[in-house]
Amino acid sequence: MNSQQDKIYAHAADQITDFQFDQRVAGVFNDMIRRSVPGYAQIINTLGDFAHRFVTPNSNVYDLGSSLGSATLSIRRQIEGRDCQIFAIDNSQSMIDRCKENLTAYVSDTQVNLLCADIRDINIENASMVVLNFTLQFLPVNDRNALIKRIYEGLLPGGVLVISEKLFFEDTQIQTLLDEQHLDFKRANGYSELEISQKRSALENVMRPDSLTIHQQRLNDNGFSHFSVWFQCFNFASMVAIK
Ligand SMILES: Nc1ncnc2c1ncn2[C@@H]1O[C@H](C[S@+](CC[C@H]([NH3+])C(=O)[O-])CC(=O)[O-])[C@@H](O)[C@H]1O
Ligand SMILES: O=C(O)C(=O)Cc1ccccc1
Repeated sequence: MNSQQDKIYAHAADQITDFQFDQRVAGVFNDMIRRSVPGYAQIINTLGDFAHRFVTPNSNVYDLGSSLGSATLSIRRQIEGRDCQIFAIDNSQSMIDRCKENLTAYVSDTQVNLLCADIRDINIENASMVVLNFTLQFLPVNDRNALIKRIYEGLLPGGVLVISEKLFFEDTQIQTLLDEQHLDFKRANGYSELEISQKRSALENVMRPDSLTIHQQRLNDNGFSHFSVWFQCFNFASMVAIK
């Protein structure tokens, strides 16, 4: 998947505006997410493995906040011949446009319905797998429970929900430690102090990480029978919940 190098925050801006998934971000997103999220490539690969294990014939798969389609592509490769449909949904038209190009670059017999829509508005039904790969953290805090509830209702028994997120830690010493480790990861990937601090300001109002306790409680409250963190690197984790 092609991507320009992310230099969005490389020059000092007079004013930092809220982070948006616009055309500029879509153009560098592959580079941005790989250099910013520890474990991203492994999570994408494992989503394919989970799909192979959980996706049942004639069911639906939902990739909510699909961006450039990395999760959808990984899943699609693993479910050929099962007569499934994937619904890849994002409310950024720039992401959708680029995602379409990425999806058509490979041949597949699995139908992908790529929709520019708000994930709070879509119908979820007959699902054997739902993915929220670093998307829930961008939803207003008060809208998160209703989405998890609709996902639970749309999942088939035994269906899986995978949620990957940046986590917040109540323990301030741990929060500081893991946040610093994440910043070191970004530095090691070539981001300058200016890039790191300007992006941090841009994300402040739009990305609100929950604690692991909140995630687990919300999944439990909505009926999920099984829950575990299956991956964690610093303050980034991926969780699995089974209906
Ligand atoms: N309410 C919403 N409705 C629809 N889309 C939304 C909404 N809010 C945000 N988005 C979309 O969710 C995506 C979040 S990125 C996901 C990475 C991808 N999953 C990946 O596996 O590469 C994560 C990140 O950048 O850290 C963006 O494309 C938004 O436009
Ligand atoms: O870059 C960061 O600091 C992050 O927390 C992750 C991220 C990755 C891509 C877009 C927005 C946030």
